Amino acid sequence: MALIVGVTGGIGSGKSALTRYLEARGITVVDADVVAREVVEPGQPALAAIAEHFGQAILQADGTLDRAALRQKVFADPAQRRWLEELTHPLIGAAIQAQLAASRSAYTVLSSPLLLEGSQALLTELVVVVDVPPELQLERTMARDNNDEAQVKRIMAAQLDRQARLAKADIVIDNSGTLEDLEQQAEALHQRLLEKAKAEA
Ligand SMILES: CC(C)(COP(=O)(O)OP(=O)(O)OC[C@H]1O[C@@H](n2cnc3c(N)ncnc32)[C@H](O)[C@@H]1O)[C@@H](O)C(=O)NCCC(=O)NCCS
Ligand SMILES: Nc1ncnc2c1ncn2[C@@H]1O[C@H](COP(=O)(O)OP(=O)(O)OP(=O)(O)O)[C@@H](O)[C@H]1O
Repeated sequence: MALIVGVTGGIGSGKSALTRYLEARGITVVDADVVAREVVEPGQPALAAIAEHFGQAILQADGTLDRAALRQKVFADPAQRRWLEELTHPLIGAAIQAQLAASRSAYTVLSSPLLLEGSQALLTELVVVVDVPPELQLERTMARDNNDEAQVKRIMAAQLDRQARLAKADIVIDNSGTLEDLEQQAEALHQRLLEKAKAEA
């Protein structure tokens, strides 16, 4: 079995910044957030189910999902979030497995904000946690997205807390420094994972 490495971290922790670096070195990255978008594209049964449940107003004029509107609804109401997760997570899980199986790179990364919350970590041999203090998570997410502080805090509250996530880490990447600091750690991680993949081949 080829080496599959999980990368996780809370919203805005820097998972994408890390995996972009690995991808640029030829590593296949399966990104759960990207897969989550694919399963609700127009024409997919999950989008029709969402429109039926939340009403047609959850769609934009072009028929695509109004993600900002759905974000508002599901992070304000845990029952609605669970409904959405019960619909989408099995579809996301199946698509992730297919994409992992198709990978031919030296090792393969599964990047997911919810790697440790459900069963996705079972697909991985090693868990890498990208860690930043919650204040920095909040600051970087607000600078990136069109989300107010309360909204980002609600999303953070729907995820594992920092200590619980760190307790499940095999490797921790500290992203509280600059992007250059992150790249140095990314290169060291890449070399370590190449060695491990070679040893297991
Ligand atoms: C609610 C939705 C439509 C909001 O879309 P939006 O474009 O605003 O955000 P995006 O999908 O890019 O997610 C941004 C971040 O929010 C966090 N997040 C998303 N879904 C969840 C969730 N169910 N629980 C906790 N955090 C979540 C993650 O940190 C993620 O990286 C979308 O997040 C969604 O469909 N979520 C349910 C599917 C899911 O659980 N995806 C997470 C990967 S499996
Ligand atoms: N070390 C850093 N210094 C400054 N900015 C950073 C650093 N690392 C990441 N960022 C920025 O912080 C924001 C969040 O990073 P990124 O998008 O990689 O996080 P993520 O974990 O993938 O988030 P999400 O769970 O929301 O998908 C981005 O705008 C990114 O450019």
